[in-house]
Amino acid sequence: MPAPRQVFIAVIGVGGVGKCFLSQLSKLASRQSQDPSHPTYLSLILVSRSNKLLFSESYRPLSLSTWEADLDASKTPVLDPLAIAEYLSTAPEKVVVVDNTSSQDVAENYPIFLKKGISIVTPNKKAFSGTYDLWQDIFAVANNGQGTGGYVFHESSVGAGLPVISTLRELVETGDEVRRIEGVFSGTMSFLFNSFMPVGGGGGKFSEEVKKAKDLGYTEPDPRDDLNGLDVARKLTILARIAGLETQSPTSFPVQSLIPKELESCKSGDEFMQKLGQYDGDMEKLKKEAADEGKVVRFVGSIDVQKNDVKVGLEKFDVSHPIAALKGSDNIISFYTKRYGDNPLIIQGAGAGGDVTAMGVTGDLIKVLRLLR
Ligand SMILES: NC(=O)C1=CN([C@@H]2O[C@H](COP(=O)(O)OP(=O)(O)OC[C@H]3O[C@@H](n4cnc5c(N)ncnc54)[C@H](OP(=O)(O)O)[C@@H]3O)[C@@H](O)[C@H]2O)C=CC1
Ligand SMILES: N[C@@H](CC=O)C(=O)O
Ligand code: NA
Repeated sequence: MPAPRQVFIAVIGVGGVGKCFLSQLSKLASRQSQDPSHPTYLSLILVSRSNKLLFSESYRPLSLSTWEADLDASKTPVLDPLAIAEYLSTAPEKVVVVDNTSSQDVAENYPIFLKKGISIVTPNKKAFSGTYDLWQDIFAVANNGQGTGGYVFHESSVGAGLPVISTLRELVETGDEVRRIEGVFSGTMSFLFNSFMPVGGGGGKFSEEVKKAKDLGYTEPDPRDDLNGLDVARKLTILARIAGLETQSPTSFPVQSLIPKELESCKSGDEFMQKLGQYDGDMEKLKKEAADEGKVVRFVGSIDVQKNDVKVGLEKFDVSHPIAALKGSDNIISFYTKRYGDNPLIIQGAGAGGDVTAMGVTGDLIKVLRLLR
């Protein structure tokens, strides 16, 4: 039996998702180490947050049980993504970077990591929904694209751990014709409207529900990125590109923002959160208008692949509609394709939260490990 192959793991970003990922990684590494026939074993060699970094100069594994205290205690100056790529490129075995940030800067350096043979798994949407040039650069070098570099997987960038990206890729790669994709693509928006405007009436104040969504770990680091519709627009940009459209950016199609005009100039997310309650009346008005028609309002998105038409915003739904009946942070995504005809392939379940998002990331890591064997 050949000796198991060591694979080095570098984790950038240890917030809500990053912490859950490290806990899943620890269990995965322990399961692999107890199985002598397993072809790989995992060694953590770098972990970082925005203002802290810990790495192993000698590539000896860092502890997967004390990483948090070790990172807190670290006096090592933070490195920019280029310097991290430089350090990782000299590692004696294959490396997988796990980007659990929402950083544009880290995302824009993916082609450099990939060119150096370093693989990437990530829930970060920024690279795949940034410029179309960046999208092309990434898949021109990636080994699971047209190149010979590292592998890149980003299942959790749409629908958290739900198998949305892998399903769409399989529909496309097996030759189905994807005609329309539609649904609820935001865990935060789903939670907000399900709890602020539930079927049957009642519900809390909109601003208080936003605070709850943030505390539950559903929102982006700055909740304005959810409320301005851009997080959903990023997800639709990613899906549209996989479906074959050359969608240029998340702002190249109509996106409805829920940020009150007067709060567009807020300097920080904290200032925004403090003032949002002053505008609860606007949302109550929206709720009443829909209720008077026997409907509820939900935040949805759609891609008409045939017409190259993408849009994001509020729509009213009959209370009997499956979108009206969603619970918690659930996403629902319907793929209308030639094969599936009038009855779409539907994926539904939690679309935000640390553990379910980390599951998609850990699942992607397992896919990379199989390819690296
Ligand atoms: N939360 C969810 O339900 C979902 C999240 N995602 C995506 O997952 C990613 C992480 O989300 P989440 O964990 O909720 O966000 P958090 O804000 O909780 O965590 C982000 C982490 O990234 C770190 N960070 C930010 N910039 C840098 C940088 N340049 N270098 C190193 N570290 C950095 C932060 O550092 P510090 O600790 O110092 O602030 C923090 O540890 C995002 O891209 C998000 O869109 C995707 C699907 C669902
Ligand atoms: N903020 C996002 C997190 C997942 O992508 C959401 O609420 O859906
Ligand atoms: Na997903």
